[in-house]
Amino acid sequence: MVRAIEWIDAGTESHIRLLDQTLLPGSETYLEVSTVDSLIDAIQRLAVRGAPALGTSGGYGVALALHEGARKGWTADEVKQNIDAVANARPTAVNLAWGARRAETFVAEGFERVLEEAHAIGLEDERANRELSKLGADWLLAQIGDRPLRAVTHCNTGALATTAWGTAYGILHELHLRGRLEMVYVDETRPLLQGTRLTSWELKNDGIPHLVEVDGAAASTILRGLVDFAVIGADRITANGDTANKVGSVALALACARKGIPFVVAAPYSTVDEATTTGDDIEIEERSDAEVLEFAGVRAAAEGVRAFNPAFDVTPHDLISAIVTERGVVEASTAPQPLFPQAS
Ligand SMILES: CSC[C@@H](O)[C@@H](O)C(=O)COP(=O)(O)O
Repeated sequence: MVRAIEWIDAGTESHIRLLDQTLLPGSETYLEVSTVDSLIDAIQRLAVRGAPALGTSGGYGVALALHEGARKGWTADEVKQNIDAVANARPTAVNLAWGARRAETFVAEGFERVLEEAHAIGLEDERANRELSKLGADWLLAQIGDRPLRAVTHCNTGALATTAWGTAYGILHELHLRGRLEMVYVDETRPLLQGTRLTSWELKNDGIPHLVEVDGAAASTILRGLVDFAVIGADRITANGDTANKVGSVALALACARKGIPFVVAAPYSTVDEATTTGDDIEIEERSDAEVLEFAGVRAAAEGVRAFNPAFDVTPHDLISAIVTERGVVEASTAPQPLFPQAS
């Protein structure tokens, strides 16, 4: 299985190795990241992306800040500023700041302890993804019946987007291994094509039958009865179950509600933000005009035209049939509010 993010132990040369996802599927190129600035650049360019992978990046980012700080003689304040910069590199996926703040707790105990915590974040993520994939597959088969299923998914939620295995993708993979998955419709995922470039690459490598469709086809695919369910990942799930994910996700939810088929959100519990009450309070990242107005680096829109480029949307909890985490399946539309009460 592909590893999107790894810590390379090499003494004074220790660093983070990232698979550069901007170059997939054409080239499997690894970035050797040894400074906080280059990690932030990789996060903002989406060389590393996907909420759980960002969580692990946050953890390793703190280790990197200590490592670079020791080399360059940073003060404690400078180390702290660099940790904050990693935590804030992208705003919507809660995992990034969560991972950074979790590892930061151990700064006073030194680099080795921070690195140990960052490794733990990654290991827990893989375990969570494997567990939630089984739970999600069980739930879907119980709901829909024990027959080959057809699915639609949006963006990329596989090993590339996580430390390993995947979330929504993990459920699809699990159904495939059980011989219960007939076809996956993969939304291309404008504007950066995570579906076309990344999800279809992973599905192809895993031998899972799929078709890539333009994002605008998804609602009609659902209404025409071509799929039995939709499954997506999440960047942030608030206390009431509202879910931020890649822009375009809410269209799938609306179509599934109209058609009466399950719309499932899958994420490790690290994506649940108990401190945020509803989706209205989620900061939605807005990205550059060029991503929308250019096609393969060539301007497609007339000069002077501006874009609106939110990277995420929020699906209200009442449109979500189930939220699957490693802790279990919550049927979001019927469960009491808040779904995920703040830990006391
Ligand atoms: C398991 S990944 C879940 C989400 O992070 C994923 O669906 C998504 O929206 C990723 O957006 P991206 O902008 O590629 O980081």
